[in-house]
Amino acid sequence: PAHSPAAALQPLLGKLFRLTAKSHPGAVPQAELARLKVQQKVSRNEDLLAPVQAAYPRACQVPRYVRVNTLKTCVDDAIDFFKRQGYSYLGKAASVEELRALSGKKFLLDLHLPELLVFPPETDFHDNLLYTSGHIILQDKASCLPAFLLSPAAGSHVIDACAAPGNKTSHLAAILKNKGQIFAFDVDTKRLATMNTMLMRAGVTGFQLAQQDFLTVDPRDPKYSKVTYILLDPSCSGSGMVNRVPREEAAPSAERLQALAGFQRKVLSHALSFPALQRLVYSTCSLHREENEDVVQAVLQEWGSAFRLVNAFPSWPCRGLAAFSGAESCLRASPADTLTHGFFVAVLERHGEGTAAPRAAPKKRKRKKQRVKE
Ligand SMILES: C[S@@+](CC[C@H](N)C(=O)[O-])C[C@H]1O[C@@H](n2cnc3c(N)ncnc32)[C@H](O)[C@@H]1O
Repeated sequence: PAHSPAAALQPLLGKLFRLTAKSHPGAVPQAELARLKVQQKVSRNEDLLAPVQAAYPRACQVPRYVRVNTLKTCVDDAIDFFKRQGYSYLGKAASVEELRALSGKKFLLDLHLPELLVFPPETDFHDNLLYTSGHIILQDKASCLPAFLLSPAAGSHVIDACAAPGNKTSHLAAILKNKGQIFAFDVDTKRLATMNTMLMRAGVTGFQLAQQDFLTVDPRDPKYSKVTYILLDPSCSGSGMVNRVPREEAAPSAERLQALAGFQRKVLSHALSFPALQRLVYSTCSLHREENEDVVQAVLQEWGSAFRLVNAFPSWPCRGLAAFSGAESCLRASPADTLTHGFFVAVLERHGEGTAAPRAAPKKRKRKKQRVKE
């Protein structure tokens, strides 16, 4: 929710993660620390953590999740590799509590996602051979949900509308077994360059990467006539990212949230206009209802009965906020409840046959154009 203590504390949380990260001692300069302490009215560094711990008791302990890239290896081989590196494999976890209790050189198979290994927080694999060779992807568990829930059949045509740096694209390719076609779009040149390298390293083939505003992609272009799946992970406030480098001092302003939500509604509605679309996943790493349930509700209303929400992953413990009837079909994730970053996922499916057009949206007063930055 927009004004929850967790949302308000997010920027501070980000700073504190940098502050406490073992791998980056001194990441927050002394002057910055002093300024933070004055701002929060505390005298000791450790006091800065108190409000964060109250809001997110175990936020500092999100495990290191490792997605096995099945384009290059399999789960059993990855487990054997880590065992040879001195890690003890404890089998498949039975509960989130088991993940929380992980320590030392021990690891588990995740209880929800089949190709996800779980290591203690802050285990660093950036120099590990499996990572540098693209056999594993370092990806938070919540961020693995969108491709997993979209679950495109091998051979399908899929759009990844806001794709860079490409973690979800490579996950989609693994699910497709590199069979089919992925059309991936992003507007950011630098992120696209990183994505290209990452996809090559991960052994992804059968994708077309375009630097293009997805809103300008023509749904009627015959090129996209077989697109039955879309993954839409648009720019958002990022308020669910517990260790992101903070770029704003406070929680996003109401104006920024409104601008983001406006973009998200527009891009979701555009995605639904692809004529062969059957299933779409909408996701954000935001905690704000305005960017999540409210966006889904507004766009579903706009499209009348053409699309419906699917009750995604019924065994997932954390559901959408009760913003509208049926919102519990959406998924939420958080450090406290699911031991992941904060995240939101909704799965939409075409309801019945035909290619309905959206209902005319009510006319709004013209506002000054605002650029929405990532
Ligand atoms: C949350 S990030 C996507 C992360 C990505 N799905 C992944 O898993 O690696 C959102 C992305 O949307 C891109 N973006 C923003 N506006 C866009 C637009 N109009 N069309 C296409 N991409 C856009 C941003 O550049 C950013 O890379």
